[in-house]
Amino acid sequence: MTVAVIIVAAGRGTRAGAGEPKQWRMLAGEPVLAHTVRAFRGVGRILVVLHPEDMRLGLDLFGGTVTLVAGGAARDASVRAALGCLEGSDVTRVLIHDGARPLVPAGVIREVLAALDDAPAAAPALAVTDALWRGAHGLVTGTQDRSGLYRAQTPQGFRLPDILAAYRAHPGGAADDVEVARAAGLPVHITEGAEDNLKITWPRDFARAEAILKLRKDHEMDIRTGNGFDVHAFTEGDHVTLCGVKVPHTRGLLGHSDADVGMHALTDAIYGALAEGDIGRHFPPSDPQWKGAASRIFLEHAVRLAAERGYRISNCDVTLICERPKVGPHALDMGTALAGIMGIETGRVSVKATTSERLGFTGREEGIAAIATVTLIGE
Ligand SMILES: Nc1ccn([C@@H]2O[C@H](COP(=O)(O)OP(=O)(O)OP(=O)(O)O)[C@@H](O)[C@H]2O)c(=O)n1
Ligand SMILES: C[C@](O)(CO)[C@H](O)COP(=O)(O)O
Repeated sequence: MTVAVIIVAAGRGTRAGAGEPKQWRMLAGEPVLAHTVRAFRGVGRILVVLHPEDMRLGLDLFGGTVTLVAGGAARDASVRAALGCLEGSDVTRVLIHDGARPLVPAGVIREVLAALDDAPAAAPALAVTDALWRGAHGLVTGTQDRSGLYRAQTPQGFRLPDILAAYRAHPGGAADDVEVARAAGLPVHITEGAEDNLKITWPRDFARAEAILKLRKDHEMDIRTGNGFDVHAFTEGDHVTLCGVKVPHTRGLLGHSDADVGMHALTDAIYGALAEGDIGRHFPPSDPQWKGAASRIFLEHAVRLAAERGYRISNCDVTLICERPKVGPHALDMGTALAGIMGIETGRVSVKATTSERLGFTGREEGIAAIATVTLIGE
């Protein structure tokens, strides 16, 4: 299946107000048409139909990434010009879309294409939900049954030979491609349209489109994951500090700071998610000022760095690996301590432990290892 996308943008946008035609006006920092074309990248070969006077603008904006076609005096003439370029090609399906509908959601495009597996023509639409009136001179003159009425959208999709034949047989003057297809007797399947898929027609539509784009940006999630791993050897002592909690033990942990292996793994996980190296990069062991330091200083720094970059910690999971001391009885206190330092709810912090079945250095009780995973969310 080879798909072609025809984007018609040769109109003058007279209803959208004075100034340059609407498809060249800026929307969230880019011409309207740039948004429209982007929505179809990866769908198929793209043909953009432009007013003959706008060909230079098209070349500057798209270079050779799309085929530019000179349009006609009405929408249907512009579509005809592009269809003419596809005659004899290997294209099997064609989507015809208004350049003035820059916010078409991917799902709308997908549904139209999928419907063409079983139908010769398909197009998105929204059922009319408001009551309909007839009116004149500011007065309601009658009502109109809304049942079975739809608001037509684009892209309108067809099998290429069918729509070529339909346009050849049509006298001209159709409002859209569905009208041409129906005149040729093609059944047109209705797919679900979207309110976001508005056609910029009037000056107020720019503000609507900007608001939709802003909402989409607000909902874009930047999610980052990081992991950390640390090991500290046992030494002489009567306690270990794990995830901020002092746990009595027959040995201590050897380290430049307080050797809180769990908190170090967690701190490294945060640095990792930020692509900011590890604790050693921010607190070099060669620097005497960190000798015996409480590891919360490191964790606080990593959390602050995340906040400065616009991230909050969604959750973290720390696993301590040792035979002894037994972590279970302290795990809740450890979670509470970490949550307090990070300023998040305890339900977002997990601390658990495992043995290594007496295997390896942790099994021989030479030291404690810890791994941690963290998820950061951009705000
Ligand atoms: N001769 C034309 C007329 C329209 N179109 C395109 O068809 C789409 C839908 O048309 P419409 O919204 O009516 O655009 P305009 O004709 O530009 O607007 P107006 O009627 O307000 O002048 C637009 O992307 C428009 O650029 C086209 O390619 N060639
Ligand atoms: C094709 C179309 O977008 C379907 O809604 C519409 O018919 C073209 O725009 P116009 O405002 O009717 O000129």
